[in-house]
Amino acid sequence: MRIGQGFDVHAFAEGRPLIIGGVTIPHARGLLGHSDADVLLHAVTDALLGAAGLGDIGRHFPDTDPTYRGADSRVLLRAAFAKVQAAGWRLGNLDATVHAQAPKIGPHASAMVANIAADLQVAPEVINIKAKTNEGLGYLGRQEGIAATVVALLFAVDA
Ligand SMILES: Nc1ccn([C@@H]2O[C@H](COP(=O)(O)O)[C@@H](O)[C@H]2O)c(=O)n1
Ligand SMILES: C[C@@]1(CO)OP(=O)(O)OP(=O)(O)OC[C@H]1O
Repeated sequence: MRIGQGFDVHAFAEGRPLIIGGVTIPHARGLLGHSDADVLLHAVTDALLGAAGLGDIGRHFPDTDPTYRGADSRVLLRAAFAKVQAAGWRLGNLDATVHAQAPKIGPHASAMVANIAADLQVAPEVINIKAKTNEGLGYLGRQEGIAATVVALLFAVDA
């Protein structure tokens, strides 16, 4: 059994869609990134890679590689999880927090869970998504960006 943690943050930018957990959320601004900037899926990917001892998202999908410009982070998540599975691991559970002063994440959480569960080939009950404002404090509170933190537990397939 191994645990992994993931963290990511992306800055808000004008003229970008806001995509979190594979869900496009109506909002005045989106997140800036080389890919679609799905902050939650990037943290999920890092938690899984970390638990498996496979490094991080930037090692597998460098932001200097034009291949990943505008990439769908669900595609990256599935590719990363395939490597985790190939290394002999299966997902026990995954728990995430989206740190966003705005917008509200709660109304979209079940759709995010469904996307992540589908990509990781698990039941929705295996995935939990929470959200917190930053109580107006700091760069998150000033709505300069959105962050996500994730923990994931993996079990060896042959254990
Ligand atoms: N972006 C967010 C932030 C929070 N929520 C929900 O509101 C609850 C209270 O959040 P506080 O930061 O004020 O403690 C939180 O537990 C979430 O259910 C949300 O949906 N979206
Ligand atoms: C996903 C990648 C690759 O397109 O780019 P970004 O969208 O900038 O995301 P980040 O979380 O900074 O790091 C991983 C990158 O390699």
